[in-house]
Amino acid sequence: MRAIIERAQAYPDIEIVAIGRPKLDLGHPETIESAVSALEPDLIVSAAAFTAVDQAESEETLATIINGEAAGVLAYTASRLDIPIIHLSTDYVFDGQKSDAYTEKDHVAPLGAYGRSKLAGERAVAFATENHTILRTAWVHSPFGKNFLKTMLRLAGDRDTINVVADQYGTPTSALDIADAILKVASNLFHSDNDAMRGIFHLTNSGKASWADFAETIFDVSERAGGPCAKVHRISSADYPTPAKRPANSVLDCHKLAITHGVHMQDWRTAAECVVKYVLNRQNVKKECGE
Ligand SMILES: NC(=O)C1=CN([C@@H]2O[C@H](COP(=O)(O)OP(=O)(O)OC[C@H]3O[C@@H](n4cnc5c(N)ncnc54)[C@H](OP(=O)(O)O)[C@@H]3O)[C@@H](O)[C@H]2O)C=CC1
Ligand SMILES: Cc1cn([C@H]2C[C@H](O)[C@@H](COP(=O)(O)OP(=O)(O)O[C@H]3O[C@@H](C)C(=O)[C@@H](O)[C@H]3O)O2)c(=O)[nH]c1=O
Repeated sequence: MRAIIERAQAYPDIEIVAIGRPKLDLGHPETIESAVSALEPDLIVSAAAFTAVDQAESEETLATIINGEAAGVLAYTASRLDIPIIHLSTDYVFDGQKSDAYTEKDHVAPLGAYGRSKLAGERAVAFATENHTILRTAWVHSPFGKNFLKTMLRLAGDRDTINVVADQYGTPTSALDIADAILKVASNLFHSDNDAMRGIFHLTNSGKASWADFAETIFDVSERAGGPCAKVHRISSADYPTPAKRPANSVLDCHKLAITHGVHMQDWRTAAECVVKYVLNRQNVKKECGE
């Protein structure tokens, strides 16, 4: 959300109204319709979620209310207001068994509670309104909030070596690039009734990495910029037990989004470099990661 607000500054004709806790608690879906309708939006971006992947294993009921039921009520609200909804989903709807990149047509089979709850959300959104665009993204990093990139920089502050799994593949994706894509898709939905612009789309930076590759890139950039760095000890998932199982491969094929919405995403390393520099330098985001 912070990234969308940051990027929307380039669109003076767009007014973003962010609504979340405490005004709107998705854990109480019955409060959503009136709270959102009162804002009289022209489009809804549904980005809030229960994102604690491991915690979701022990709190699946709450995760399913927030990521599943509440997503459906938001979409139902959009339908009642006769406006489009853009809903964010995840690569963790896949089981990771495919060797190539996943397309939107591939079979979904989440490995854990978070993925199941997000899949429930996708289905609830599609059931509530045809006027939806679901954007499945992955491995999000950002100058804002908590994420893997910032965790690595923090851990490097007091460790020489960090163990990082090297057998899970995906695509690190900048929240700033996601925000730009959302703004472009929103503009397309405003200006076209084309059914092809609705449905499910994959949205990540381009390329492929393991979490260990991602960590090494973060430290390469950080070291060159005079920031913290650590040696990455590449380990297997078996050596990093977590409550939730993650997919071994969740690289997403983003051609459909490029062809239909004209969204072309940059390479993940370039995107990660600008976010690391932004985090280290605390400079104006436009200077490091300008549009
Ligand atoms: N992070 C990632 O790697 C990925 C994320 N996604 C999806 O992208 C979207 C954005 O994720 P991201 O920005 O990383 O998530 P964050 O965890 O950074 O932020 C989640 C947001 O949801 C809000 N939220 C959580 N619970 C509630 C609730 N009960 N009521 C109202 N608001 C709530 C949080 O509010 P508060 O500040 O009050 O806690 C926070 O603003 C989500 O739909 C997520 O599933 C998809 C793929 C990868
Ligand atoms: C912190 C850390 C994690 N890891 C591993 C654990 C895990 O397999 C992988 C990523 O760990 P994290 O817990 O940071 O990331 P995780 O919560 O799995 O990230 C996911 O979040 C949700 C919201 C999504 O939708 C996904 O696309 C994905 O981004 O890295 C290490 O190997 N070493 C470490 O020091």
